[in-house]
Amino acid sequence: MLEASNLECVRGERRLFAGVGFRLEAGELLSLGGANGAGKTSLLRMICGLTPPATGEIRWRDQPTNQLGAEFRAELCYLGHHNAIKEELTPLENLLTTAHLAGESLAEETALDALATVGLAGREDLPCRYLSQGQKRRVALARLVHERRALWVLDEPYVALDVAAVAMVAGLIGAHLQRGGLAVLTTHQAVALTAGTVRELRLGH
Ligand SMILES: Nc1ncnc2c1ncn2[C@@H]1O[C@H](COP(=O)(O)OP(=O)(O)OP(=O)(O)O)[C@@H](O)[C@H]1O
Repeated sequence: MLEASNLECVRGERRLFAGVGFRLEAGELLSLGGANGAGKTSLLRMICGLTPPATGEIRWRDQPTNQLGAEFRAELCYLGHHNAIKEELTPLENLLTTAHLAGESLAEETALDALATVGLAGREDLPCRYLSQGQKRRVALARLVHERRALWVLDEPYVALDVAAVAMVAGLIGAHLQRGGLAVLTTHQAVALTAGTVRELRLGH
């Protein structure tokens, strides 16, 4: 369903990787590893169509993603390394605003349920600047609770999370895979899922 072949990534003067390929089916997770600077975030950006590969091709449902454009983006959920939340807004306002900007309707009740699931019950109405780093990461991750797009691309989703929150996010990813979704993530730690198949790809040496 998601297939990459012979990908080459050049940033500035440097070639970060070449000859990278993988194939991912429904219910599978690709866990990207590698040293700092190996090109993991760059590869995620390539998958999302934000950075074109120097050579190679990425295909979604057997079609090149650069030809699919909006059709592909409609099936994609990208969660970047930065939380992309507004500090002056509350967790609830952040969720509602993000959904609104994406052209999606999100009921307040659904947003509150997502915040409770990620352990932020009681913090829904506090401006995000008063939250800890882990709590801010949880706000960003709350959108995964009700996310039903087929392909999740997650840049270091576990960063700043405590043990319980890592297990909670792994549970959300596992449920997504069980529904037939696909996921690609970068991480510096082992991924233990309750469901789905984990494939590993390590960039660099
Ligand atoms: N626009 C750019 N121009 C030049 N170099 C860049 C650009 N973007 C990224 N790089 C460089 O590419 C390399 C890989 O960056 P990338 O963020 O993909 O690595 P990473 O494997 O995700 O690292 P980390 O584990 O530290 O998050 C880094 O050395 C970075 O400085």
